[in-house]
Amino acid sequence: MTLLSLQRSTVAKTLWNSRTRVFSSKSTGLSVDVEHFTAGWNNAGGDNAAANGKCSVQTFNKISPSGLSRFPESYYKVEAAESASGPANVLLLRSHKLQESEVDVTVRAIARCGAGTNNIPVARMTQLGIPVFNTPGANANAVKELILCGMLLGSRRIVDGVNHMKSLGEKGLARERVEKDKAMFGGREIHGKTLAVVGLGHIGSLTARDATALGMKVTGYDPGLSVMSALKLPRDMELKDSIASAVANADYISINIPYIKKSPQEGGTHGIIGKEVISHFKKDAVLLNFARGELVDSHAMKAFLDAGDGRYVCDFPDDELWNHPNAILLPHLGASTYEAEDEAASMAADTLRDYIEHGEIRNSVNFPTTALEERHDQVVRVTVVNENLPGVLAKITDVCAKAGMNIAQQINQSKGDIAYNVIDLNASNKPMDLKDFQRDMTMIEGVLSTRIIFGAPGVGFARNVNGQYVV
Ligand SMILES: NC(=O)C1=CN([C@@H]2O[C@H](COP(=O)(O)OP(=O)(O)OC[C@H]3O[C@@H](n4cnc5c(N)ncnc54)[C@H](O)[C@@H]3O)[C@@H](O)[C@H]2O)C=CC1
Ligand SMILES: O=C(O)C(=O)COP(=O)(O)O
Repeated sequence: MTLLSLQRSTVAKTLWNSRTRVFSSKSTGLSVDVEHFTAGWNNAGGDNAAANGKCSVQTFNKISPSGLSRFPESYYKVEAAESASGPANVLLLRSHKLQESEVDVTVRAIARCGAGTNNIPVARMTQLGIPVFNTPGANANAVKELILCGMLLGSRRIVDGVNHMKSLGEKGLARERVEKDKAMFGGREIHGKTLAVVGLGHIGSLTARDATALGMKVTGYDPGLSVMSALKLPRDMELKDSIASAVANADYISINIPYIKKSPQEGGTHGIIGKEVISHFKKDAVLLNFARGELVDSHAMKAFLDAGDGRYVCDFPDDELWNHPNAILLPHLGASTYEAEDEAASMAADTLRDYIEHGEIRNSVNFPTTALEERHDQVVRVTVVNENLPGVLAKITDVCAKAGMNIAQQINQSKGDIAYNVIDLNASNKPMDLKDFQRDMTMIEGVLSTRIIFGAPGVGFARNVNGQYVV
């Protein structure tokens, strides 16, 4: 049973008991008449849909307070999902593995404070018409610094040395043995060595640039290199046409690509660093994996570490390699700096507010980027999320025409299976009756949800749940 069918009974109970209210904009004197259009939040989920008449932002993981403070208390209530007082309207998370059952029918948007969204069921959220946002680049510097640290850890037996000093200290032998034992922990320098960077996005491009500054030669591979990333790359770096050719002859290899849960043959990245790619590694290569554990085939990596003098440095768990003498596994620390946590949470909050308050979409992994003109006081903005099917747009426009609505501007964008429309309606000074209009718009076959953006952030939301009007 899906989440929505599970929740339908709860929603149905509260579906029709909301009273029509008229929201008046103090600034314009306009009045807009829409059922559930009220700061009372009697919409999509019923009386408990939002605590104290505020947009309910619920968090998983510990999110930086400086990001959370971007939600004004007058309109938003921010609380931890596990102890929340009612259903959520917006979800904010880091690495929490989000389950579909945690996404209430009231949820309008989800933001990941970070880069990777493989912990979110994005394809399902797209089917439900829920945009998923991330924060591109917000934590890239933090990860890059840990990668540079990882190169040094993989070069100098620093971790083994620290552990050795602890054990000598416990025995009171540190002073006596410190000079003699250092021969056990010798290493090499990174200056003059070659680094291969697989994935030259926000993290990879910074890593390539700074490795060059440390005197390294850099090669790389990225079939989807963006112009913005290309501009950050060092001039003398060599771009290759495959992972295998990038890693051959490299002393250090950093992987900085997203995890996609399919094999590389099926277009995914699961186990992409497997036996074949590893067969091109130099015997003493250091693999730096600060992307995702599942990108590396643990068995193949173990065989590589067993056979030569290579190293594996990673910030994800690995059941095969955690105790290997040539592996250094850290907690998932890449993005755990004060700066990155603040930046990612702030970016996520701003992105969410722009969506909730203005209908704007940027940094979404499943919805089309939709940049909009500022909505002025005399405009009522209607947004429509629909399946990207032929004919739906015509029906949307038709509903506007039938309602006699004067359209000031209309934008239609699509991305994969989803389309997003923003329609600005010119409001006259007489009250606008948008109640039937929103119902007609929402119940078009293929439409998933609609919002009327006017007044308190997030109100005026309606959903088409398998042919049932949910407000
Ligand atoms: N350890 C940690 O704490 C963190 C880990 N990450 C991981 O790092 C990944 C990369 O992050 P960003 O650089 O910010 O993302 P990004 O989206 O800016 O860059 C990813 C790059 O990888 C490229 N790419 C995709 N598939 C590829 C393939 N098969 N071969 C070569 N290149 C490929 C893309 O074209 C893109 O340029 C994230 O998806 C996430 O999984 C990100 C932040 C923190
Ligand atoms: O941004 C990412 O993809 C990360 O892996 C960082 O995760 P975190 O925010 O530390 O849970």
